[in-house]
This record gives sequence, C-alpha cells and structure tokens, in this order.
Amino acid sequence: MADAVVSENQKFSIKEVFDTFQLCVTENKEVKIDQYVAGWRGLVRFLNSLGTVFYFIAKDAASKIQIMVNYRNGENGAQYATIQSMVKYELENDLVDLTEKASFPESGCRTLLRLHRALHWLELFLERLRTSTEDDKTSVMCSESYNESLALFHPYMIRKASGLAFCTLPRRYTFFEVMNVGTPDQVVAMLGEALPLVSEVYQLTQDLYSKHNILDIP
Ligand SMILES: CCCCCCCC/C=C\CCCCCCCC(=O)N[C@@H](COP(=O)(O)O)[C@H](O)/C=C/CCCCCCCCCCCCC
Repeated sequence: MADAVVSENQKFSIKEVFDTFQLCVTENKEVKIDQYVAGWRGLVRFLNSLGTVFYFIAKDAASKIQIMVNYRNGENGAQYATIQSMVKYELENDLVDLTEKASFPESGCRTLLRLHRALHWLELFLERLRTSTEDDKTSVMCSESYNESLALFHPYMIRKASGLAFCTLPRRYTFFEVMNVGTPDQVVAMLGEALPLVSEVYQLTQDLYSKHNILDIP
C-alpha cells in the first residue's frame, strides 16, 4: 500500500500531490487506488493547513480515504488495485447497495463515488484559480465550484456549513503561498500542468461509473 505522498517532516508541496495523480493512470487507462488515495491524503493535508474551520470537511474525506485503505489492506485487497477491478468485483459479487442504503453502506464503489464527486469540485476550482486575477476572491471561486458540483449532492446544513468555511479562505496571494510552488506565475503554470492530470482521472472514473450506471449510489 502506498503511503501518504509526503511524510510529516517534509515541507509540503501541492505539486507533489498532483504528481501523484499522474501516477494513478495505468497504460491500460485504469485508475490505481493506492495512488488515488495518496493524492487525496495530500489534499487533505493541505486542507488541514488552512485552519480548523475545515476540520469537518477534512474528517469526512479522511474517513472515506481510510475505508478505501482498509479494502486495499484486507483479504480481497488485490480486487481493489484499480477502480476498474473494484467496480467489477463489487458488482459481480453484489456488494453494492444500488438503490437504497442497506447491507453495504460503505462499499468501495459508494465511498469512491463521494471522493470522485469531490474531484469534480477540485477540477472546477483549479480551473478558476488558474484563470483568476490578483483581485479575484478564493472564497468566491471555491463556492462557485462547489455549487456546480458537490453541493448538488449535499443537504442544506452541509451546504451552509461549507459556505461559511469558504468565507475564511485566505486571499489569492496567501493561498498561492501556502501551496509552496513559487511565484504566482509559477503557480499558474503548475495549475496548467496539474489540471489535465486531475481531469483524466476524473473522466476515466466518470466513464466507468456511467457505463455501469452507478453514478447515483445512495
Ligand atoms: C491548488 C488548489 C489546491 C486545493 C486543495 C484543496 C484541498 C481539498 C481537500 C479536500 C477536499 C474535501 C473533500 C471532501 C469530500 C466530501 C465527500 C462528500 O461529499 N461527503 C458527504 C457525503 O458523504 P456521505 O454522507 O454520503 O457518506 C458528506 O456528507 C460531507 C461532509 C463534509 C462536507 C464536505 C464539503 C466539501 C467541500 C469541498 C471543498 C473543500 C474546500 C477546500 C478549500 C480549498
């Protein structure tokens, strides 16, 4: 099992997180779960560095990451090597609640779908950040991206709490500094490189879930 992309005593760099997403995709265009999870761990670390107001979000993401890690470390771990092999295994063995929450509230397919929806938010947010100008507000970019993606699946209370948390995001310049990539121009260049990697992982997963009609697992 691949461990977190950065260890605690290394200086954090968001670029390394995105490099991990690049390692997700195999030659056969399958998405490796170890690397997918490692990428998410790095993102959650970044989120934690933004303040305790994001704790409830980081906690939910971390618990979903842990579910996936447990599958990888479990007796059927090999079946969870890629998202493709996981979907095949869980569907063939009736391990997914397809219409209502029942016997498998934490199936791999369901859990990964939640992270997958969050990856869509990330894709939209990165694109906004990349094309933003100095005066644009990260809180606005974040909530617009959220409203177009994750919010469609969240109840009122979560949407409200998320909106409040977004208001505390640092201004663009400080946000770029926390990313630890370099000058704003270097950040923008890095975002330009990172986006296609995230998009490819998102699209491969989206196509797979769509093909199996499992985009609405409750
Ligand atoms: C270069 C830019 C770097 C940006 C780095 C961003 C780092 C973001 C890290 C993590 C994103 C959070 C992922 C959250 C996963 C949420 C999964 C989800 O939808 N869970 C809900 C449904 O789960 P079930 O109940 O069905 O099991 C759950 O109810 C949600 C709970 C918490 C609220 C989730 C709000 C998500 C907001 C995402 C925006 C994060 C803001 C980041 C600010 C930069």
